Amino acid sequence: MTRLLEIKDLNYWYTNKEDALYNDVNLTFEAGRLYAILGSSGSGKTTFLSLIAGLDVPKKGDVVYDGKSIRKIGMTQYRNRCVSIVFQSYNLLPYMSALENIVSAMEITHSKQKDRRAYALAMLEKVGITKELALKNVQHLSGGQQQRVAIVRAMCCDAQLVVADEPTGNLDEQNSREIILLFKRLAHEQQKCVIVITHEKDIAKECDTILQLKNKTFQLVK
Ligand SMILES: Nc1ncnc2c1ncn2[C@@H]1O[C@H](COP(=O)(O)OP(=O)(O)OP(=O)(O)O)[C@@H](O)[C@H]1O
Repeated sequence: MTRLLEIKDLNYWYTNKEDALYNDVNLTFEAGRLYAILGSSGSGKTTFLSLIAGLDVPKKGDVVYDGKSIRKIGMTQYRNRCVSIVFQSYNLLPYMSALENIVSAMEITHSKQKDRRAYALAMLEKVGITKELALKNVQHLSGGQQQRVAIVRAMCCDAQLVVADEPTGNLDEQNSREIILLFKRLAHEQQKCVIVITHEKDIAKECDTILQLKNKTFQLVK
């Protein structure tokens, strides 16, 4: 397995808070694996995600991607080329179709796919979004369908790291299960490193590795 992301001596605290959120955290995430991060509310899961996604910088320590500090890669370059984020609220552009949402993300991130439209349509079809649905304004799709579109957007971009913050938080049980299985395929079939933040134990069980954020550190549960 390829070591893709390394967290080295990570420390983080909000300047208006007395307590640090994490103390000297060291973790390794590999390509081709699906990870769950569990933790109680306020334990710092979303903050951790923003640090590994390059949306914020550690107070001490480093985030290393493919052997290189993300500060050295350049935060903008890292966010554009190396990482895709899937949000609980999907974050699709509301005035566009599913297809346009995906193709424009592929353009912004300089996807290597030659025929981006055909590739996006084929990937959408794989997750049950027909061409007819793909051409509709995304606001006309159900929550489960919108989350599939958001995941296909991550699949179609070349970034090898995919991070998701409570991606099933707005979905029913059946849709949640289908979405986590999609993430599994993304990790196993496309060799991506997928890190999912969730508070749902049933969702976490589907993952290859479970890390629990507790007492300012990450414990290996599975
Ligand atoms: N911008 C901020 N400024 C100051 N404190 C913050 C900020 N964002 C979050 N916090 C605090 O940091 C702690 C961790 O927040 P975070 O959102 O990372 O936790 P979480 O585990 O994702 O919680 P939840 O499961 O409820 O979303 C909380 O105590 C929160 O109030």
